[in-house]
Order: sequence, then C-alpha cells, then structure tokens
Amino acid sequence: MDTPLFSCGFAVIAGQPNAGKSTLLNKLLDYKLSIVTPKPQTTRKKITGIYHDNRRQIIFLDTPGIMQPQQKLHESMLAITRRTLEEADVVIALIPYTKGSEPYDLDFTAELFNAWLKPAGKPVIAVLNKSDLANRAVQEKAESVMTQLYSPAAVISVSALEGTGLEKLVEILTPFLPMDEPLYPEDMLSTAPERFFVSEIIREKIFLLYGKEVPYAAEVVVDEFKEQYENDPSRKDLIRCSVIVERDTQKQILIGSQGNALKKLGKAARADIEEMLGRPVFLELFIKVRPDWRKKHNLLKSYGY
Ligand SMILES: Nc1nc2c(ncn2[C@@H]2O[C@H](COP(=O)(O)OP(=O)(O)OP(=O)(O)O)[C@@H](O)[C@H]2O)c(=O)[nH]1
Repeated sequence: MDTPLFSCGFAVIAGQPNAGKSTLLNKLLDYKLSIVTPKPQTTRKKITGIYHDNRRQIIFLDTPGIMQPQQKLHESMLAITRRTLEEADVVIALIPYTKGSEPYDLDFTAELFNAWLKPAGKPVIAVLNKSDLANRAVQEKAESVMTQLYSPAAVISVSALEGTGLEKLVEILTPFLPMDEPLYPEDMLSTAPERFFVSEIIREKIFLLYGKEVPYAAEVVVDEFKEQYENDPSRKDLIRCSVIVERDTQKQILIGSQGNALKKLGKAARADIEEMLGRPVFLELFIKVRPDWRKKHNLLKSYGY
C-alpha cells in the first residue's frame, strides 16, 4: 500500500493594516493566537501559527501590515515583513472588500503586488477577505479583475470573520507546499513562547481600553514569569510586566484616576491570560516612561524589533 502523501510548508499572510490577517489566522487555527482589534497596526511582530490535519501542516506567518513608514518602529516592522516573505512557499495576499465606491483599495493592491509580491517572486494566492461586505456579483467582478491585472496563482473570496471559504483556501494552498513530513508536533499551535502571548494579550487590552495615541505608544515587556502553580496549587503563577510609554501624560492616562483604569486593564488581561494558560495567575503591571522609545534604535532592539 502507498504511504499517504503529506505536505508541509510556510504560508505568509501579507496585506494592509486591518485587512483581517489576525482574524484569518485565529479562525484557521480555531484559536485566538493573534490579537484582533478594530484599530489598524496592532500586529507588530511576525507570528507563527501552525495548522495541522491528516494531509498537511501549514505554518502560517502573520506579518505587520504594509504602510508608509512614519517612524523607526514602522521601518523595523516593514523589514520584518520583507524577511518573512523570503521564508514563504506560498503567499496569501489578503485584500479586504470595502463598503466604499471601490470594491477594494485599488491603489494599495497595486502597490502590494508590484512593490512587494512580484519582487519576492513567490506564488501568490489573492484572498479577498470580508466577503460578507460584498454581494456575489461584486465578488465575481473583483476576482476577475484581480486575475487580469496580477495573474495570481489563484483568487478566492473568504470571510475570516464568518469562517466562509476557509476550507477551500486550505485546499488551494496545499499544492504549493513541499511534500514533506510535518516540521512540528500535531498539537503545537505556535512556536512563540507563552510569555510572548502574555505580552500580546496585555497589548490587545490596551488597544481596546484606551483611545488616541496611548496604545501606539505602549509596549509590553514581561520582566518575570514565575511558574509555581504546578508544583504548589496554593500559589498562583506570578507574572510581572512593564508597560512602556513615551510620556508622563500617557502614564497618567494608563493609570487613571485612583488607579482605576490600570485596575481595569489588569483585570481584563488577567482573565484572558488565565484562559490561555489554563491556570490562575497573579499579574502585576508597572508603567514606565521611556521618552521616544519608538525612535531609539537600542530600545527598539531590546524590545525585540
Ligand atoms: N466584516 C468583516 N470584518 C472582518 C473580517 N475579518 C476581519 N474583520 C475585522 O477587521 C478588523 C481588523 O482585523 P484584524 O484581524 O485585527 O486585522 P489585521 O490585518 O491583523 O490588522 P493589523 O494587526 O493592523 O495588521 C477587526 O475589527 C476584524 O473584526 C471579515 O471577514 N468580515
């Protein structure tokens, strides 16, 4: 009897901020791996998520959204996107439908294909996301225009939010993956460590709870992660984190009157961290001011950019 064929490879998700990359990844893996917020540019670093079934293992690499760099942090984020594209066996160009006069952002799509995807030279699947916002006639037209203009290897409309079209997308990606043994164990969802997800959860809550520039000026560093619950269930795991901001005024906003805003942040983050880890934690947040950290090479490096 023939051994069953198995494919394994890397699919990079690239697109504009807010295209729905994180939502797609979470839905495909049926797990909230990547933070999702209504604000653009929440994904700052590459995230690896691993999809596994009996025929294939697809290692998805999420990338920071492509935009015009306005500061050093953005330049580092774009460099991450460029390097990630080099690792791809296949690229998902994720383009969201919009409700405006154009079915999707025509200018950005031209830039995505011409400036980013063609030079990378990898097979590209054009994935039109948010299909719940466009009727079938609009979708068919958009798919055919996309094929004429950019000749991707395939075009498909999906709704990451509602989960439609995703099984078909997995089938479309498969022939582009090398025939190979799985690289990772089948129950492994990501290669990133737990402490990375802890800092991402806190960042997500900052994006959801605070307005204006505060979330963009904030970075979260896990200073200490003491696992003690497993050996002694009377003691919760202890997680100490610094929330870095650029100015004193931002620190005051994060803390809020009588510390109420910070308490709310801690409570919301702790609930999600406990759900992710499946055990109780004691979470301590310290707010620190590092003036202009987003412009300083050394600080960016120490935060992993
Ligand atoms: N209607 C609709 N909304 C969606 C869909 N997919 C994502 N969204 C919404 O679009 C917004 C952005 O989604 P994200 O998944 O955070 O987008 P992203 O591309 O990861 O964004 P960045 O982290 O900024 O690069 C969120 O409010 C999502 O709920 C979809 O299929 N349909």
